[in-house]
Amino acid sequence: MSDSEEDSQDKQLKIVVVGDGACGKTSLATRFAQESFGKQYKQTIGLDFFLKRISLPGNQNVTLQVWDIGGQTLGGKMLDKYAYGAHGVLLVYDITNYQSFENLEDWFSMVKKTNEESDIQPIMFLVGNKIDLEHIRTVKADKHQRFCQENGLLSQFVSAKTGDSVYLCFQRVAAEILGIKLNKAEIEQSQVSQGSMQFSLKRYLFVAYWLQMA
Ligand SMILES: Nc1nc2c(ncn2[C@@H]2O[C@H](COP(=O)(O)OP(=O)(O)OP(=O)(O)O)[C@@H](O)[C@H]2O)c(=O)[nH]1
Repeated sequence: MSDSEEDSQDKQLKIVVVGDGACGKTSLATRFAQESFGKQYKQTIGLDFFLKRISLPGNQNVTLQVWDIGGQTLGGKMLDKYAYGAHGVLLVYDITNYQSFENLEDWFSMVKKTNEESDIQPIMFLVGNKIDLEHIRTVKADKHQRFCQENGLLSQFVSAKTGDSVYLCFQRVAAEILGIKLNKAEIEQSQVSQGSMQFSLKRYLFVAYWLQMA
């Protein structure tokens, strides 16, 4: 069987990423799909779209369609069309921006309302982004956990900048949708995506160089 034939048999899952402007949705999607990160903020107008194939336990391949929805679309006409039929939803906020956490109520209500009449009820994750900025965190972890418990959401903290837990986040969503259990070893392996490995390697090289000079 050719690669393209194999690809066409992959399950495709629609993952919608929502949350306030500048909380890091595009960064999360590009870190996951392209293993890159840009410091400069470029507002998403409408919608961006990414595709990435991942492997799950049991040699199952699945293609994730990541719908990165611009933060300015909340309250707009197109939002329900973008979010309709999602298998998974990432409700993203910036842990250093309290307003972005508060506004999740609105994003959450919108996604729920949009999918009320859909056959698919999406799996939803609350995603606290920018954990590399832990020292200036304004949203306490217990607030995050309470929001998850009250609304039946799964929880994940990530950093699109370092790559910490980004791959894991998407892998967990896909596994939940398909009812696949990830074991501890798989979770630990996915926690360190390529981005954070590069970061650690740079740090290691720097320390090795410094020790040599000392
Ligand atoms: N320190 C840090 N900065 C981040 C992180 N993720 C994103 N950023 C920065 O935050 C800014 C906004 O990121 P975007 O990914 O464009 O945000 P967005 O949510 O897609 O914004 P909209 O397009 O307006 O909806 C950019 O300057 C990013 O470099 C992170 O994990 N850590």
